[in-house]
Amino acid sequence: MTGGSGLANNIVEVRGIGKQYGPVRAVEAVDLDIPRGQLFGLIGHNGAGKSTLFKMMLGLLAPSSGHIRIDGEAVEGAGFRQVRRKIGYLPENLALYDNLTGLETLAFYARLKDAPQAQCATLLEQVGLGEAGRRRVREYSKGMRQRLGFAQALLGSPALLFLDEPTNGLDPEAIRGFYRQLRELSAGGTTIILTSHILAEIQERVDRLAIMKNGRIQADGTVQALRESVNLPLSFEVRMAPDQIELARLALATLPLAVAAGEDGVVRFSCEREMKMKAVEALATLDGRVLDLHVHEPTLEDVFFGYAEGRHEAS
Ligand SMILES: Nc1ncnc2c1ncn2[C@@H]1O[C@H](COP(=O)(O)OP(=O)(O)OP(=O)(O)O)[C@@H](O)[C@H]1O
Repeated sequence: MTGGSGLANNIVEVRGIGKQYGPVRAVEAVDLDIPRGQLFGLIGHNGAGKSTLFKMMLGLLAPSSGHIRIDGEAVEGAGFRQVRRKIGYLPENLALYDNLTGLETLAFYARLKDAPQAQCATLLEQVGLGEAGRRRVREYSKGMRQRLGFAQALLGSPALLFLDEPTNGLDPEAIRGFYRQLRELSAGGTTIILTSHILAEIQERVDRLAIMKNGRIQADGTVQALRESVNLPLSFEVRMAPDQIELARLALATLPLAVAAGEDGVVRFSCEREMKMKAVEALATLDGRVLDLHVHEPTLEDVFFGYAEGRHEAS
């Protein structure tokens, strides 16, 4: 692909994009630069605005405000037509004709996209539908439909892939295989943008994440950078004999912690990272009366909810 304005590294440039549906602000003031070859994950809960942003980047939906350039071409401009041919898209709900076989389905999309027919059988093999390609889509499971949709997105060997909830309906093994293929494509220079609300699934598998909430990008960076920027507290679970719970409270009373004790005999509190060793020392004074101790590190899920609760001031 060649950039119309000869620009550099970023294949996607989004500036101040917004979309209003009546009173609903689906997307608001989004800026995003995505370098070529990056595997980029867009995360958010239902209704966060991910699909709307996708559709605007694909030129399928006109923004209410802002500008988008893909490979240097404004999506609303005439030059985008050429660029569009090198984009693969797996929509959240791909329409499939039940009466066609998998192979016929791909052949149909290949004609629409002007992609080589010879690619169809190869792609079906690649997504694990080699045999099933001869069966009608009516007989396909949800996961098989999703694989077929992925094959459709790969027609024409696109330089840029948009995948909206691509692992929906895939089993864990299929998910592993799917990300392996994404890595290979990315290593070959394909830029991949995918959405998900399963944070645990994508956190170690993408180069970069953006977290979207209420139409805005709340955070953007590598998993490591996101964790570091939020500095979520550790959570402690201290199991005591039921009649010893007050002792634990007393031992921790000198520290500024909100301690809660459950009926299960477990004392729980969260603790800033810097205070971890002080908390451990306080518990050590209990002299063997602690039956069990767990310290939980924050996960990316916690990071996400940390943002959701406004712990982080979005830059
Ligand atoms: N055609 C439409 N008309 C009116 N409101 C819409 C339309 N499409 C989306 N919305 C609203 O815009 C907001 C963002 O929706 P969007 O589908 O982009 O979110 P999403 O992050 O993709 O969610 P999901 O994970 O559920 O797919 C929601 O409040 C939704 O109800």
